[in-house]
Amino acid sequence: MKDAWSADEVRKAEEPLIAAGEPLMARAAYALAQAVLREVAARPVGGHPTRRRAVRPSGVRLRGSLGSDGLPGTARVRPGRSAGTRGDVRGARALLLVGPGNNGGDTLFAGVHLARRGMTVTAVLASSRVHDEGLAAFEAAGGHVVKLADARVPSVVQSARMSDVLLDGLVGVGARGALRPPAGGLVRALADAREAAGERWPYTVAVDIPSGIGVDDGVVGGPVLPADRTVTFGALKPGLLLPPAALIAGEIELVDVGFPTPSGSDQWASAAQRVALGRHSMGSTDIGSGRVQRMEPGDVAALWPTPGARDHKYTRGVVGVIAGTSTYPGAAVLATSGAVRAGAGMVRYLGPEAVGTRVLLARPEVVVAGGRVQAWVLGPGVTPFDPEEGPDADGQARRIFGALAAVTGVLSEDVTGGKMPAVIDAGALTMLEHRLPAWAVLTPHAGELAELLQGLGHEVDRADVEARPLHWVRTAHQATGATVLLKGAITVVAGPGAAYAQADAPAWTATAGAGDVLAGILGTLLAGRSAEVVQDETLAARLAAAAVLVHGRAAARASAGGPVAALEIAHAVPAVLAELLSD
Ligand SMILES: NC(=O)C1=CN([C@@H]2O[C@H](COP(=O)(O)OP(=O)(O)OC[C@H]3O[C@@H](n4cnc5c(N)ncnc54)[C@H](OP(=O)(O)O)[C@@H]3O)[C@@H](O)[C@H]2O)[C@@H](O)CC1
Ligand SMILES: [K+]
Repeated sequence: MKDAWSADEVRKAEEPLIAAGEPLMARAAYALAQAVLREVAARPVGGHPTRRRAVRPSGVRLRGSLGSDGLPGTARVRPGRSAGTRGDVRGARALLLVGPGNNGGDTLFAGVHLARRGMTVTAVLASSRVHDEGLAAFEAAGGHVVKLADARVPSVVQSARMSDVLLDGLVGVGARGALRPPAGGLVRALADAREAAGERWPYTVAVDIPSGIGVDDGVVGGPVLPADRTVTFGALKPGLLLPPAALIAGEIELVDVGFPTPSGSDQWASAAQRVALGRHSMGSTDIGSGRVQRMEPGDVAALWPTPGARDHKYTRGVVGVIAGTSTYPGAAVLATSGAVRAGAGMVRYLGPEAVGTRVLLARPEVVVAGGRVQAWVLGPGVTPFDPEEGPDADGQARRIFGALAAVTGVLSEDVTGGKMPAVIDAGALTMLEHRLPAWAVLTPHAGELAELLQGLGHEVDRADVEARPLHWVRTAHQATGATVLLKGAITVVAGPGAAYAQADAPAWTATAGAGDVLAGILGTLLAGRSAEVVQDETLAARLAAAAVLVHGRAAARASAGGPVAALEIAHAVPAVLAELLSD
């Protein structure tokens, strides 16, 4: 499990270490410099070869020469080392963007290491305040210093273009809100230039976080320079796992600076503590706190209901699927296929006869008849419910309302056979009338979540959900009581306790029907651990994150770098599970 620490948690962890004289900044700066040196050394003449050849003038470059404004790269220069030399960083150029706090301090001390290795290093000080010791050491090592106040932004941008590596050390965990001027203006100009330059842009390293992202929520509320790599210190930060910030943080490198080992959910707190923390975080004034985690492949085996010798189909879990209509029969095939391929003891299908026939043609294992189930999958391919029109001709809305009554406990246990976990997807999301338990998992995409929240009185549209996914997922969890899984390039899950941000699937997975398969996979997980899911209110979110991971890896396997069809994701699930469960 990857475990992200909020800015406050990082501060609490570092306080005693700093008081004990631990050289945290020196460790951070050294590791940062090593990451930069590794990258520069791996490239001929530094930087991306295509970028270097295309951008650099072929004429004369005097090593370390500066333009009239004190910035390198704005004057005509010539290569400072022979082209094609790998491993040698001398003469390569680093431009450091340096903010007023310790994040800037890390960056300056890293610049010291780079300068000592023979790189030409220039620091652009974005604020009148600066880490004094860092600056003194940097200057003593031969680093060049330019104040943003004295330089024109276009000159800095030009200098950045001509550099091999760019370090973004403007703000770290001390950041509050979007970047303010003048740093904000500089970053906006650099981000624009980077977009225009495409591949021909220096390798960009974010120091601790890309400056300007929401450390704790991953919000990108203003200018942010996308990074190729983020070197982060002590612990991952939620903003490095969560969209949209995680999509522009590049590769994440976690540096151990001596914090107590960041640990997974099962170690860092007992289930009871997690629930308590979850309740706290769902309080009326603060829905922004609480852990953010990422499930990893090694976590799946402990969660998956792997059968033993004494198991039979009923003990392994029966999934009931109410999906598809005569207009959209494919969703029924996909959801049942997802459930079967994920290893359900049995899959029942309830729906119009014609759709049931198609399900049987695709998956003869499915039982097209009612009976007892251990978890429901409700709504894939079912049209939204319109109260004025009433239940649809296919009868799916009527069936879903009945199943939802079992999930929410509106009907007595005698009638329904007990409390029942469920996946509530697509059309079923428009049929919620009662507060739900955490063992009901809503699986909307951003547009569906916005509509659900509008129905609950929130002014929010799809773009808002995409801009602040963690906030809105937690809001929906709080408002409905259900565990909420927001599908996207990075899928966010929130229930009582921790939230999960899963980035397992290739971009090809954004294809019709992929969500129906996910619903089926999750249905199998919930059915396999049905009794536990209704006992432990944190379990549904963990199972949901595991289902997303398996689905994403199945999509990657089916895709093999190319397009992927939804049914092929389902077909790839057994091989993915065989791999994950044998580890
Ligand atoms: N944890 C660890 O293990 C280690 C942590 N270390 C490092 O320390 C970093 C944290 O340092 P930090 O606390 O000094 O804060 P930092 O992020 O530099 O920024 C604060 C400054 O930025 C300013 N500022 C704030 N918001 C702004 C905005 N929107 N736009 C513009 N400016 C803004 C703010 O100004 P103010 O708002 O106060 O006027 C203040 O001056 C951490 O990220 C890591 O890199 C390592 O050294 C050692 C190991
Ligand atoms: K930064």
